Amino acid sequence: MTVIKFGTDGWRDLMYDRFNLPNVCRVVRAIAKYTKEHQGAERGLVIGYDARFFSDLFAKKAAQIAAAAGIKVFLGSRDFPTPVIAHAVKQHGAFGAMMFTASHNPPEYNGIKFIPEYAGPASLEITREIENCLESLPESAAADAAMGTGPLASDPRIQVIDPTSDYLKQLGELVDVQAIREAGLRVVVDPMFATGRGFIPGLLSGCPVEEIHGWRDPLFGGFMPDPQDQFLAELKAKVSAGPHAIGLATDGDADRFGIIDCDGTYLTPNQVIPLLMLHLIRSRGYRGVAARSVATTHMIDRLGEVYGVETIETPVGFKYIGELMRTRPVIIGGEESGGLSVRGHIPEKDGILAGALMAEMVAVTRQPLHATLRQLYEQVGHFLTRRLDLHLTEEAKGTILERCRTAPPERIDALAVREVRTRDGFKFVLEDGSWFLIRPSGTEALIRVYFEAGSAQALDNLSGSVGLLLEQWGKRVG
Ligand SMILES: O=P(O)(O)OC[C@H]1O[C@H](O)[C@H](O)[C@@H](O)[C@@H]1O
Repeated sequence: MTVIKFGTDGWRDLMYDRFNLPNVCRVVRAIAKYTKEHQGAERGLVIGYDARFFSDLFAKKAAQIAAAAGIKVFLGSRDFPTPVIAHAVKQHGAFGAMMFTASHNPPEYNGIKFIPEYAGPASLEITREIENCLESLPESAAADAAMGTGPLASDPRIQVIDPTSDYLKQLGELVDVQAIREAGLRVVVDPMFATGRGFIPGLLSGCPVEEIHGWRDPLFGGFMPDPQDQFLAELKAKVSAGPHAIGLATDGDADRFGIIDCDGTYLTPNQVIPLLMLHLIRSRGYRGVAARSVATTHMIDRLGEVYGVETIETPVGFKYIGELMRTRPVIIGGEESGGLSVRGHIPEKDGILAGALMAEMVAVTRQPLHATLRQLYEQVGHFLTRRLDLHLTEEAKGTILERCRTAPPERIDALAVREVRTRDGFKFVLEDGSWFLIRPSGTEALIRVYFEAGSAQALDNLSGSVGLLLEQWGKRVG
């Protein structure tokens, strides 16, 4: 029997290999078992899916299995973004949601995220319980797989839902759409051929918004639906050919954002999150807590010091930030991988909200993003970041992590290591405040190395020296 393990955010696998109908049926049955064990059958499960190949068919099969197990089902009427499905959990008072998506992964992947009643990523405890349910299941997957997908509408336990308007209403309460309209902001949106299509134009109706790649293509135009610099060439070209004020991209399930300045420059999430934090502090007068992952810029901490906002560092994974959002007065929580949420919203990252708030910031400040960024740097100093993703063998990964554990560096060039943090990977903070982090990814078969320093030169020196160190450890930085 295939061993299925949940990673940083749910289970993800190759569709032609492990993500097949029998395995999907087993995971669905495990979630159904977990739901019933926690008396969640009456409250029911929302079932959502992204725009990938077969996501809809897997979701319909899941609806059928859950309904047959006596669980009420709210099934999405089309593919919907993860934050929309998460919000629907709250809206319907459901026990949770099953979301079929492999997020920003390439087209050949698919996955399942379980979203509990609090409308954010499942905690480690919940994930473990579901994995335990999975292990204790009998070998009945074949029978499920043979069940067919049948006519769903006739099953009284399955209600087909379109959560769009409720979700857009919620965003309308968080974003000053009127300010964007009044500024006449020209926006280009790139949902990357995926399930985010139509959402930002829907929210910003009445504004001159142009959408590119706004149709479903499960091959994502031949790329990954990942709103990083290298995958946004057309959006950047379109925005800079303008005149446009901003470009907004979302990933495969629209929980991550990509932001393009009016001149076509890509802003990293490490720039976007502090910018939005500043905007929320200034425009809403928010004070409280900022939450960031261990891999995310310390510019957040510095900005927090200026405005009396406490910063809390979490392991990588929005589930940790979501947990803080449920227990502490978090005004913004974000990750360098491109996820954020803000006070008043669900504890789940939301690329649609992030983009709309950035547009609001441009509208309110009446200046391009690079001008606000310059002001931010003047206020808190420069923070430059870089990330390397190292595709290494399991053995090489093990060696690097072992060296971090047993023979950690005491200095990098002239700078002493002031602190080593080991909650997620190995984070080395140097005496001048610069840092680097070495950790295995929980979603991809690679090691990530993150760097931050106060100038371009310092960043080059740091990444060069750490690269040499990794080579000395017998590995090449690829
Ligand atoms: O660095 P990784 O373990 O691959 O995780 C990177 C990202 O993966 C998923 O998208 C999670 O939802 C994020 O919270 C996390 O930041």
